[in-house]
Amino acid sequence: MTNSGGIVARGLARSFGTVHAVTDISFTAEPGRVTGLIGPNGSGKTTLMLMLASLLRPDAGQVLISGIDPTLDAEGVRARMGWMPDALGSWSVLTVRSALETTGRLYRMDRVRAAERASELLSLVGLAQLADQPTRVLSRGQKQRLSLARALVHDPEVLLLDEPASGLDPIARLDLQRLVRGMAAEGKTVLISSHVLAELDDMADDAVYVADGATASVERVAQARSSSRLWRIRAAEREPLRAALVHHGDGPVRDDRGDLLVPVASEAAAADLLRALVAADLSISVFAPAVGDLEHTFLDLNRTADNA
Ligand SMILES: Nc1ncnc2c1ncn2[C@@H]1O[C@H](COP(=O)(O)OP(=O)(O)OP(=O)(O)O)[C@@H](O)[C@H]1O
Repeated sequence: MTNSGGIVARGLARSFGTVHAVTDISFTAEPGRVTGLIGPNGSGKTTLMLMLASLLRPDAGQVLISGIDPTLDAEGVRARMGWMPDALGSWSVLTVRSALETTGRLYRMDRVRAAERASELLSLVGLAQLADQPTRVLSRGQKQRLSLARALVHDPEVLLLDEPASGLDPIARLDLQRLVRGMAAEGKTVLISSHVLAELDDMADDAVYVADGATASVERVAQARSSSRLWRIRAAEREPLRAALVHHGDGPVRDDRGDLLVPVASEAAAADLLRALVAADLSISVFAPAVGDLEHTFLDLNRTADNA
C-alpha cells in the first residue's frame, strides 16, 4: 500500500459475531483537507473510526495513519492522532482544567507544559470561564468542547471527530468550523463524521460515503451527485413563475414556504432554466439547489440502495 500521509484505508472488514459491521471500506483522507464521513445510522462509521484509532483490530484489510499501521504500532498512531468520540468519557470529579492537564500528562508532558497547554486549549475552545468547574456540571455542548480540546492536547497530525457539532449552539458551530478549517490549513488531516450534512457542506473538502459497512464507489457517487435534484425558486410574480416552470422544468412543481420547488436534471439544465425565466421577464430573487451537495448525494445513494 502506498503511503501519502494522512489516512489510508484499504479493504477493511470487521464483524461482531454474526453482525458484519464493516464489510469493505477503502478511502484516502489527505493532509491539509477535511474529509466528511457520511452514512446512515448503523452503517459502520463508529466501527471504522475505532479501527483507525487503533482501538479495534480489523478482521481484514489495512490502515495507515501518517504511514503507520495501528495493528503494528498502536502507540505510534496514538501519538499522532487525536480522537474526539461522540460522547465524552467520565472524569466527572476532575475540573475542566485538570482534565486537560491530566490528558497532557498522559502524553508525557511535564507539569509546566501540561498546564500551559491546558490554558491554551481552554481559550481556544471557549471554556476558560469554566476552567475550575467539575466536568460533571458541563452542558452537552460544553462537554463537546472539552472533548475537542482533549483530542488536541498533543497537537496531533490526524484528527478523527465523531459528531463534533452535536449539542453545539449556532455560534459554537461556527467556531468549530473555523477551528477545523484552521487545522486543515496547518496541514493536518481531519476526518469528521456527522449527520448534519448542511454543516459538512460548509466544512468538508472531500466526502466518503458508507452504506451497509462498505464505501460507495467513485462511479456511484459521481452518478448520485449528478442525478436530478430539486431547485428552490422565488419570484415576485408567483403564478407566472409556476406557469413558466411547468413549461420549462423537468417535473412536477411544488409549493414550499412561499417558494416553488422543481426537479432539474443537471447544472446545465439549471442554467438553461434560469435563462428562460429571465427571458420571460420574471423577477427571480432566489434560484438555488433545495438541498446541499452532500445531502443530495447521500439521499440519492440511499434511495438507490433501498431500491436495489
Ligand atoms: N460491539 C458490537 N457488538 C455487536 N454489534 C456491534 C458492535 N458495535 C457495532 N455493532 C453493530 O455494527 C453495526 C455498525 O455500527 P456502528 O456503530 O459502526 O454504526 P454507525 O454508522 O456509527 O451508526 P450511527 O450513525 O448510528 O452512530 C450496527 O449494526 C451495530 O449494531
